Amino acid sequence: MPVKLGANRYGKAETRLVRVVRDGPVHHIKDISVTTSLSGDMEAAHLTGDNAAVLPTDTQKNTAYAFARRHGVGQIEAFALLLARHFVESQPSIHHARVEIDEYGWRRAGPHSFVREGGEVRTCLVHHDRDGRSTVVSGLKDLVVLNSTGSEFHGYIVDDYTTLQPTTDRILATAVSAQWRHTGDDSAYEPSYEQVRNALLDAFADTHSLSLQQTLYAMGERALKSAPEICEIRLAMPNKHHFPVDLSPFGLDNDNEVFYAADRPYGLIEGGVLREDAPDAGFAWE
Ligand SMILES: O=c1[nH]c(=O)c2[nH]c(=O)[nH]c2[nH]1
Repeated sequence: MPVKLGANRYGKAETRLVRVVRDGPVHHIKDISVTTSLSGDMEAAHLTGDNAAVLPTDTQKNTAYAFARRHGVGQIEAFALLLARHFVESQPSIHHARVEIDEYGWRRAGPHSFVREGGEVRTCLVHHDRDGRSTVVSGLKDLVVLNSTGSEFHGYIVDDYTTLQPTTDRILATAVSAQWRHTGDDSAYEPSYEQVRNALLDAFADTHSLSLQQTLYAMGERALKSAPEICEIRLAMPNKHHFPVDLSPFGLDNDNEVFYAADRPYGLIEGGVLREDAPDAGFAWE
């Protein structure tokens, strides 16, 4: 039975890198995790073990460290583009580079002291190919938010297995994962990130929710309206259920004041919002 090599890529996952910038006694830090994936002329490597076309994953890791020293680490999207273009443009056997970076935030606590931000992780996903095409997706994950009212859920299908009671006042809580696609590859990524993050939070806070699906769409729509440089956003939001505890055995009422914060299972609501005229995404999300 004849077989052939299918889609493949290889690289170094989660290279942890901290870059310190020394501005006299005042230091600045950038804390990132870099994942590189390369693809190209890899038939021989898989079929015969000939590694002539393989840029080792160890070298990919070293390049991230060397580039951090040589170029600094500014906006993660720009650093990812720098790496992706380097791999494709310096190695004829590499036709495509995918670079993913997560950035962990630190808050200043002194000239050279920092406290790790407990909040969200900033992310990016960049592709570059040998035809010179680049795509940039920015994002965030683990942005945990909660509305203690302003959320209803009713009017859903009721079948033989439905036990859920309709509610006109519940807690709505989620950990937002969002990724948004830039139309071009030269956005002002830092202000763009702030703009989109604020839009997501504002829409979460001021949308009177009839479902997490409706809130998701409102957040995506607000993000697109706030940031003209992006054309598509994808959101994944777990419904972190909060169930009112039955306190009647103790002779107590519970008017939406005491909740059991369930861990799992959780609803998982996922969806995208895009401009009607968004250009084709190509390999941007791969
Ligand atoms: O906002 C919600 N959407 C659902 O689809 C759903 N399903 C469910 O049980 N609770 C909820 N809440």
